[in-house]
This record gives sequence, structure tokens and C-alpha cells, in this order.
Amino acid sequence: MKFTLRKKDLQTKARTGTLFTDHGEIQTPIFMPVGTAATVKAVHQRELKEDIKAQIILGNTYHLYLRPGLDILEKAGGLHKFNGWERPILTDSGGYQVFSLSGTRKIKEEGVTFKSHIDGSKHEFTPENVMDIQRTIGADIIMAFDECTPYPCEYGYARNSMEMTHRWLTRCIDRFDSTEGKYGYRQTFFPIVQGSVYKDLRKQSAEFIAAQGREGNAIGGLSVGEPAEMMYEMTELVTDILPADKPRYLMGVGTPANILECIALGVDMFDCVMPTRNARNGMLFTSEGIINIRNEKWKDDFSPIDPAIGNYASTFYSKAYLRHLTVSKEILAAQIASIHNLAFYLWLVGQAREHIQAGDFAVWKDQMVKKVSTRL
Ligand SMILES: CNc1nc2cc(C(=O)NN)ccc2[nH]1
Repeated sequence: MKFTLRKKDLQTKARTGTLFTDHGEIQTPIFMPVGTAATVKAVHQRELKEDIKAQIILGNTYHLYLRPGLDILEKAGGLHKFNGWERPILTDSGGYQVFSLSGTRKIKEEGVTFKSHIDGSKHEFTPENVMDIQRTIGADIIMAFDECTPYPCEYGYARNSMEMTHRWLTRCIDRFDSTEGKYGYRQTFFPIVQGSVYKDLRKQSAEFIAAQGREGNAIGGLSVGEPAEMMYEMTELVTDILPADKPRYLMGVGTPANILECIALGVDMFDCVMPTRNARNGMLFTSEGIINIRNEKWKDDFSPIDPAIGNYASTFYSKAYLRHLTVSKEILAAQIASIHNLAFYLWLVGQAREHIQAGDFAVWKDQMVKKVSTRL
């Protein structure tokens, strides 16, 4: 999978580039809407493409494996055919879900046994079968099976966890490199840096991951409860070590401010459930700041949600109308708010790309970080 760098910012480590996959190109920096179980919740594929202008979306191996299951996905010809999203897809390997979702997991050298959060049935994920599972789902970019080290944790636990993740990485690579895609298009594999919040472990993990020479590299184990400053410190340390000519993906990040700060630290790809999850709870991210649409103050504000970001839902519907739908728990509330928040995130990274190209990213970023964090 080819990645071409276009412009490097002079004052920060920000850069623009293009990622070429068999399902289309991705302009970076990019935000990837999370489509956990074959759907970006409350949003049509057409809206994702036309209104939100999403370029790549995520699927979760853990959820898709449990439901609809591999048999259905294979019969459909892979996830792209099953849900009709013909642009790029990235699947997380389940490492995070298995560690965060099912409380009944057991971690052993061989892999992780866990109980389904749906019906309590017992399952095992190993580096090998998670590669096979992601081959069957058919995502364009598939992630290593690792342990997303919990935060906080003792240094010894973080070191043992990182070392196991590195042993599992070797097994993932052996399996991935000895198997083929099932549907006639290429899939690429990203390893994941761990090491918790310990600088020496992060350095060691980043060096081990960089040494694998893969087509892209991910930074995991962050945005798991640590202070933002710590997340930035670890991200900066790791991006200084990961190769500059390969895309860098920071998993699970983050707020609009987090994303802008991490673009400045040299990160190219982001995913986060906040825009969709918070939308369903009435929390809107806008170009002027954060709105809790349930607040009384929006009751008779008939201005558009956010005309600046140029998509249908954010321009056509008023704050007052969306507040009414939200407090009434109307289904349309989740749809409008989800489309708006995702359109805002894609608009924001699009603006970042433009300012990196224009050479004024550093000043714009500092102004925008303040603006997007304002509580309205
Ligand atoms: C919301 N925060 C957040 N942190 C994540 C870390 C990982 C990871 O290390 N996977 N191997 C994945 C998803 C994440 N989401």
C-alpha cells in the first residue's frame, strides 16, 4: 500500500499525504468514523460518503466476529459487499474490545479466552486466528492483535504486557505474510506500539515496531484515562522514532483539540467514538465550540446548527429543532447529531490539511484548539 507525503509543516511535525488502497485514496491527516458492527450508528452509507465526506471507516473485529459472524461475511464477499461501503475500511483487531468489553477474559501466552457480551458463549482470540478473521472480514487495513495495556498500571505489568504484545506481533506477521486475501484485493497490516506511559518502554516498543518495516504503524494504549499531557508526551516520543515515510495511526483519539495537537506531533490517522457516541447524548462539536443541545438556552435559537462546515444537516436544521428532537428522544435527533458531529470532524481535519499546505498550520492550530474547546 503506497503512501506519498505531500507537504511537511515548517514549525511542527504536521504533514499532508495520500494513502493508496484498492478501495480508493485517503488524504491525510484523516479522521475515520467508527462503524463498530458494520454500521456507523444512525448514519446511511450515502450520507457518510456525500454529506460527511468520509474517506475510510472502521469496523471492529470483536463485534463483527460475534455478529453477524464470519460465515455471513464470507458469503457476502466481505464487509464492503455486506454493508455496501465500497471505500476503504480498517478493522481493529479486537485487542481493545476484548480487554474492555467482556469482563470474563483470561490472558495467556497462547491468546485470550473471553465470553461473548451478547450470549455468554466462550471464544478464544489468538494472533493467528485474528489474522484469519480479519482476512475474512476483508478490511483494507488490519491491525495486530495486541494487549491494550490498561491505565494506570505498574511498570512491571506494562513491561510484561509490551513484551507479550511484541511476541504476538511476530506471530501475527508470520500468519499474515503466509496467507492471502480472500476477495481479490490487497490488505495491509499495521503493527501497534504499546508501553503504557513509561518513556523507556514506549521507546523500546516504537523501535521494535519500526524495525518490522511494515506499510503503516499504529500507536495504541493511549486515550485510556491518562492525562492529555501524558498522551501528547508519549505520542511525541513515538512519532520521533516511527518512520516518517509511513502513515502513523493514533488509535482511539480523540477530542477535536487532541486531534489537532497530535497532527502537530506527526500523526496522520485518527479514530474515536466521541463524535457518534456524544451525538446520541446531545453533545455537539461545532466550529464555534461545544454545544450541549439539551441546554434551555437553545430552546428558541433558530439559527442553523453550524453552517460553516457546509453539509446539509448542519445547515438545514436549527439548534432549536435539534434540541426539541433530542429532549423528545426522537430517532431523528441521533441521525442529525451524528451526521453533524462526523461532518465537523472531517471538516476539521480537512481544514488542517489546507493549513498545512498553506504553511500557516501552527498559528491556525493554536487558535482552533481554543475555539473548539469553548463551551457554548
Ligand atoms: C478510546 N481510547 C482508545 N484507546 C485505544 C487503544 C487501542 C489499542 O491499543 N488497540 N490495540 C484501540 C482502541 C482504543 N481506543
